[in-house]
Amino acid sequence: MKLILSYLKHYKKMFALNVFSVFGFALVELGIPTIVAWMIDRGVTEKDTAFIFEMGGVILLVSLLGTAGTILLGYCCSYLSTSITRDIRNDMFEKTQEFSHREFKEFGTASLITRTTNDAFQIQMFLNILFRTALMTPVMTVGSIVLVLKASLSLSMVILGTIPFIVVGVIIVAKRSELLSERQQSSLEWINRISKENISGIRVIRAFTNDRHEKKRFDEANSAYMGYSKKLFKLMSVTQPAFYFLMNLAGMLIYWISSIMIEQGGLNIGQLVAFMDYLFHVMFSIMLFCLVFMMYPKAAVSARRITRIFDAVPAVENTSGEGGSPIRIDEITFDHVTFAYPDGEEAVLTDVSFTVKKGETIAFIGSTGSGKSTLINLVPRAYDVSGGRILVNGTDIRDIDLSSLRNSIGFIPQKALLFSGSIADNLKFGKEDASFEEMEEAARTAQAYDFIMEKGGFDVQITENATNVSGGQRQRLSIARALVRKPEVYIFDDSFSALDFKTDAKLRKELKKVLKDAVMMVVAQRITSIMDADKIMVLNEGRVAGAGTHRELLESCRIYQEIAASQLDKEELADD
Ligand SMILES: Nc1ncnc2c1ncn2[C@@H]1O[C@H](COP(=O)(O)OP(=O)(O)OP(=O)(O)O)[C@@H](O)[C@H]1O
Repeated sequence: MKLILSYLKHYKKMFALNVFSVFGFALVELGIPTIVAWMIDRGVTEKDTAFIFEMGGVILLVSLLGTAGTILLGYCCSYLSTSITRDIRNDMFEKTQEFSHREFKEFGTASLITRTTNDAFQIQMFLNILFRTALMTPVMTVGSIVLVLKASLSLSMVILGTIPFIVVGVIIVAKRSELLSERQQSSLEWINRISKENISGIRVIRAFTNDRHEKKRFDEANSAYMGYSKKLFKLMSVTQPAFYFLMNLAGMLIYWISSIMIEQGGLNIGQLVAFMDYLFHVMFSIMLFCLVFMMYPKAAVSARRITRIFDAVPAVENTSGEGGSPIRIDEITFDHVTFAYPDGEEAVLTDVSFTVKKGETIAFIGSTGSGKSTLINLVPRAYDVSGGRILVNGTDIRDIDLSSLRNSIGFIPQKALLFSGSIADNLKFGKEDASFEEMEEAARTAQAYDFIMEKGGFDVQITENATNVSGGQRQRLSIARALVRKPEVYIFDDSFSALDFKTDAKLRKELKKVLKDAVMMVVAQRITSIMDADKIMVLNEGRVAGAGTHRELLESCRIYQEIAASQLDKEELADD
């Protein structure tokens, strides 16, 4: 409710219109039975045809007003529920943009998608019913009860007697449905997770002929979802007939009591007709209210799941909050940096120190799992250091505006990710207003120009999952994307691994020319990709095992010698 109220305040006028239409609707609905009672008691009983016609006209007018009110009510409800849900979805999306890797890992991709889509949809459904009935129900119930009491006190007792049964029933149903809804949402998340893994990993699954196992896994999740949904439907399908049964029972009792009263002259037919109409309204209003009440637990579960996203405090905080325009970077220093992942016990990096200046290239090499990717991810603050400091021009990066810092960095990840859209759209991702010449220059440096032309130019569309470009082409496009931006710092995370040796060498030669005024940080597995670097850091189990140029390390660092011996032939080693 808190979540809904916080959004509702942006739609005060529409909400006021909603309230107005509810009152109009109630007035009409409750007014007609009273007019019908007059018509019967005076018009029919006293055979006053003129009065009947007169009242018929009033009923027509009131009905027209009622229809207009109902249409207006429908419009307000739809507007409010869809607008609020849109705002919630937008805010959720915006909030997830602030998330660091830690929060993404904590929530999981499937869960974030389920929360943005399904949970938001549950809220929308609830809001639609809420705005339609939550206001109407109290108005109608109170109005009907007053009129019922006025019509006949003894008959009213029958209605009032059924209300406690309804209330107890609703509470039981609501409690049970909350638990089931929570489980239903979690199993939907499970389905989404498996679907996502299967769609993105279909090649691996087929290569390992694991289709049957995956089908079984999906079936388990799907059956669990079906199980909880079935229980929820069952609960709802028992509730409605039980409610109608109560209503019919009350109706039967009223007819019985009223027949005695009419016989004794304590009630006339018109009053009975009006009374039955009011009874219908009381019961109908309570039923609608029950519907809101029964939908509430499901929506409350979704609202809680959404609120958890809003309440998450990103592990990487933007303390400065200024601007966002790139900053000049002359020097990056790692000052005794230690880092452990939030869910990891041991440090992945320990006491790492180095400085790299503008125009220099620093490379990182080491066995898999030695911490290379972790180290370079600390520069754009994917995570914050656990100990020590990372300095940019002498300032701790935690004191620099996060978007300014990130806007100054061109990050080329290990797994080149392209977005659906044209090649130009992808290249402009880092610089919206990049000119054609800038894109062309970047593509040429990244050795991507020729294949872009072969494919039909910059307007060629990248398909979903970039299946129409090879792994090496994808890497070159992601390098070109970073180059278009002309950032102050380039970070290459093993970004040359899918390139053949010739293209790798050509690309590095071109990069050297273009990047002479930038800081370049390169992670590589191949020694040939980094042997020209100004400084090479050898990492071993998160510690610096050696630092220096290729030549220096060949002489002084045992681990580097071993890597070199496994990759370079004797001649190449001798040349060095
Ligand atoms: N998101 C993460 N959460 C927890 N631990 C992680 C995470 N990412 C990496 N690690 C762990 O940190 C260690 C270093 O991983 P990292 O990817 O930095 O190594 P790397 O040297 O880049 O390896 P590779 O050459 O195989 O890419 C590994 O033990 C890895 O399991």
